[in-house]
Amino acid sequence: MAPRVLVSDKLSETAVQIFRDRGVEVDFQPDLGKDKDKLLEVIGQYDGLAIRSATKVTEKIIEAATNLKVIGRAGIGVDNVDIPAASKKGIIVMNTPFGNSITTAEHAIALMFAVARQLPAADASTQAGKWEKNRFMGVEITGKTLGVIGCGNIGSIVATRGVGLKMRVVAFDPFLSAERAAELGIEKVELDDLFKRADFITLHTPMTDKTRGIINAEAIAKMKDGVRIINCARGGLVVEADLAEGIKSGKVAGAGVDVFETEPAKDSVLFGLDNVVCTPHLGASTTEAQENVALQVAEQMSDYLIRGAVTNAINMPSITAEEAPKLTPFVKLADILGSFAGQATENAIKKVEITYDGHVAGMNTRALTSAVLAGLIRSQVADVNMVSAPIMVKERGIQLTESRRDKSGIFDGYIMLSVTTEKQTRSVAGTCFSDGKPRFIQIKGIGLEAEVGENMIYCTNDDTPGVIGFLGNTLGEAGVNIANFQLGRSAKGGDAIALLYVDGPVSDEILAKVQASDKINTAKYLKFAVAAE
Ligand SMILES: NC(=O)C1=CN([C@@H]2O[C@H](COP(=O)(O)OP(=O)(O)OC[C@H]3O[C@@H](n4cnc5c(N)ncnc54)[C@H](O)[C@@H]3O)[C@@H](O)[C@H]2O)C=CC1
Ligand SMILES: O=C(O)C(=O)COP(=O)(O)O
Repeated sequence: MAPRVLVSDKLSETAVQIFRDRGVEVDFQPDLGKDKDKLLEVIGQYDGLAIRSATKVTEKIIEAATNLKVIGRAGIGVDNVDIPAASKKGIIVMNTPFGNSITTAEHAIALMFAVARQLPAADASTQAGKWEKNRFMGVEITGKTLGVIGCGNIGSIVATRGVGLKMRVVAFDPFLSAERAAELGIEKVELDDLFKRADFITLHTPMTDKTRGIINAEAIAKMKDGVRIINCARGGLVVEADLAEGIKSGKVAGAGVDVFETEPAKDSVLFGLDNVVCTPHLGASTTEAQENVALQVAEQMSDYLIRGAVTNAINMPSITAEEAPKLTPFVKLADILGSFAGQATENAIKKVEITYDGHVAGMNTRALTSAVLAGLIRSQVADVNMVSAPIMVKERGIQLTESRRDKSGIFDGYIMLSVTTEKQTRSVAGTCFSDGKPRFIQIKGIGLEAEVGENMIYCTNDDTPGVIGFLGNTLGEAGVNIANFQLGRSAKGGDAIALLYVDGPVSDEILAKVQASDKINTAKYLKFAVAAE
C-alpha cells in the first residue's frame, strides 16, 4: 500500500505533485494544521506529515499519530514540533535547512532599511496626503556597525550583505570559528561587546533554552542609545515587553519584528509603537523560497517513505539514497548483533562498546550505531527504532563508546559489539558477505560462522563429547528441525558455544529440557527479525 502523507500547512502545491510522482498518496489540506482538534482526529491515518510553522505538532498529536513515520518541515525552525516526543515514538523529524535562508536574510535586510528610513509610516502618511517631509528623518547604514547574533546559514548571509552595504559587521556565535569570521570579512565578538558596539542588531539563532529572551531589559541597557533591533528568527528570543519599554523610553530607536512570542500575533505590546515595523512571519515568504522548501521536503519525505533514505533529519543520522543499498544489509546486521546481546542479557546494561573494523569503519557508522542500539533495546521495549533507541540508551544512563579500526582479521570488515552488565561482558561480532546476508562470526571471542535465522538456540557448554548428539536428539524428539548447526570453542576441551538455527519457535518446555542437561551450561532461545528461508 502506498504511504500516505498529510500536508497540513500552506506549502507550495509543487509538493503535492512530487509526492504523487514518487508514489506517495497525499492529502493537501493547507488549513488543517491550525485546527488542532481536527488534526488530532485524523493524524492516525498518515505515515507522513508535511508542515510549516502554523501546525503545532504537540506531544498529544504525536501520541495520536499511531502510523506516523516522518514529519517534514518545509522550512528551518522546528520549534513547533515536540522533537523529544517524536523521537521517543521513533518518528523522524526533518527540515530543509537551506531552502529559505537567502529569502529570510533578505527580509532581515529589508526590515533594517524599513526601520532606518521609517518606510511603513512614511508610506502611510504620504498616502494619507500629509507630505510630512520633516517627520521622517532617517539614518544612513553605510559605516554603521551591524551586530549579528547567531552566525549560521542565515546570519552569515546577512553578515555578508551587511559587508556589501559597507557596514562594519560584528558577530556573536559560540560556534563561529575565527577562520570563518575572517572568510566572511566580519569580526567575532562576545555578546556584551556586540551590545556595546552595534547600531543595528539582528537575531539569527534558533530558539533554545539558552537563546530564549536573549534580548531582555538587561541586554537592552547594555546597548548603544538609539540602537535598532531586527528579529527575523523567533519571537521568544526577545522579551517583547522589555523591547516595548526600550522603544518607549527612546533607548531603542526602532525595531523590525517578523516573529512574535505568540503567533499568529493578533495583539502585541509592540503594536502601535513609534518606528516598530511588523510583518506577519514573512521571512520565508517568497515564491522562490517556497518552491525550494516544498520541493525539498516532498523529495526528502518520499525518499524516506519509499526508499529508506534519510536526509536532513534532526533526530536521526542521514542515510543517502546512494548509500542506502550498500548500508542496508549492515544496518540489518547491526540490529541483529544488538538483538543478540539484548536477548542474551538478563541484567541491566551498563556499557556498550561498538567496534567498526575494516571497510565497515568507512561506512555511515552513526546509522549503524543507532541500529545496534535499536536491536539491543528491543528485548526490553518492543516499539523502538533507530530514532528512539539512542535516546532510550541515554535515558538509561548506558555508557556508549564507538571505535573504528583498520582491517584486523580474515574478514574485510565487521562489527563487534561488547555489552557490559553488573555481572559480565558479552561480545558478539558479525559481518555481511557479498550475498548481503548477515553472519555471526564471533561470540564471546570464539570464532564461528553462523547464518542468522528467525529462530535460534544459543548454548554455552564445555568442549566435551556428546553435545551435538544430545542437542540433535532432544530437538529431534520434540519435532524441532535444525536448519543449521554451528559450533565453536576457545581451545580443545575449553569453553564452547553452539548456535542452532531451527525451523520454528522453541517452546519453554523444550528449552527447559536443553537447559536441564549437564552437558549444557546455558541455553537461550533467540528470535530475530529476519524472514525464515
Ligand atoms: N522568519 C522566518 O520566516 C524564518 C526564520 N528562521 C529562523 O532563523 C533562525 C536561524 O536559522 P539558520 O541560520 O538557518 O540556522 P543555523 O542553525 O544555520 O544557524 C543558527 C546559528 O545560531 C548559533 N547559535 C546557537 N545558539 C546560540 C547562542 N546561544 N548565541 C549565539 N548564537 C547561537 C549557532 O551556532 C548557529 O551558527 C532559526 O531560528 C529559524 O527558525 C528561518 C527561516 C525563516
Ligand atoms: O523556516 C522557518 O524557520 C520559518 O520560520 C519559516 O516559517 P514559515 O514556513 O513561513 O511558516
